Amino acid sequence: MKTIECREVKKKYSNMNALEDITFELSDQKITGLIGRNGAGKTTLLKILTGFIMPSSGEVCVFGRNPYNDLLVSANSILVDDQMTFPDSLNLEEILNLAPTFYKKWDAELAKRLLNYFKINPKLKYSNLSKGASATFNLIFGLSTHCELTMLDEPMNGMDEAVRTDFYRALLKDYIAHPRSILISSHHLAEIEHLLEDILLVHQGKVILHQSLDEIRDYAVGLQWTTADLDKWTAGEEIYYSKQIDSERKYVVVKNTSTIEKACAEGASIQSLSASDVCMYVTSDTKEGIDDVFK
Ligand SMILES: Nc1ncnc2c1ncn2[C@@H]1O[C@H](COP(=O)(O)OP(=O)(O)OP(=O)(O)O)[C@@H](O)[C@H]1O
Repeated sequence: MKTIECREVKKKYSNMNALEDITFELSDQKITGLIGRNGAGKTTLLKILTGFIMPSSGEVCVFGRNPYNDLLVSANSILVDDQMTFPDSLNLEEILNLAPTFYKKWDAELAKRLLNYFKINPKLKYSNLSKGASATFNLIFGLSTHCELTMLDEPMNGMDEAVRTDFYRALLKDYIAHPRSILISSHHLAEIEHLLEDILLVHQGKVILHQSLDEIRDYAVGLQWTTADLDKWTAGEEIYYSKQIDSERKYVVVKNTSTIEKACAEGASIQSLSASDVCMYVTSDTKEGIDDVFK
């Protein structure tokens, strides 16, 4: 059974389309990066998968079921984000003690150790935590559920760099010990690249790439050559970024095709890109980036 199946999912908020066409499947236990620019639709998609909101149209199945208000999906999936709420009548320790009544794979030992490591006082109320501490608690809670589908929406927001680094390591170690499907949205792709096996790249409400990290890295390349040669070889190719270096030479980021391989064999100098760079260029709406503004 597939963990997630989305077919032509759309979500309309009054008169704007937050999701235009989301079609993808997730079946293996992997850590997948949900990547996209601001407003691409990542949070909307995660809320639909969690069953918090309904799509306007299309088909969504999580563990083979419609996730909207579904108890089985809720018990086996979790969304960690900055909108998590916990009852203020309980302190953190009491919240953690109650968790296994709902989450059958709850790892009480992990929750206790992480709380202790990050020096969060278990007697505090959730509403009294600082921004960074509440983000840390959210992630401790999310990891400790060991839910078969664990979704993290910008989970490191508000955490300082040292805590983020620790959490990346904790996430990886816990995933290796307890493999499951983890979908993580982040603006810091370069920072999480080492954790990911696959990337789901969303742009303007559509899935534009769903590939392994290596395939994403190979998807586009940077080329530097004389302007005349580059223009000749890249005519008809998909160019994501273009910059004139001097009067004779140019740099472009272009989709990696057999023509581009031939151009390299003819003398173009090639630069491989990180997955983070590829995602940035492929989702850019301007050819020269911020330089377009200052022309
Ligand atoms: N409740 C809502 N009502 C109206 N429009 C909304 C609502 N929630 C989201 N949107 C719009 O839907 C689009 C997608 O938003 P969403 O929050 O899903 O994007 P995102 O990729 O998570 O963005 P970011 O990276 O900035 O968090 C945006 O244009 C946003 O303004």
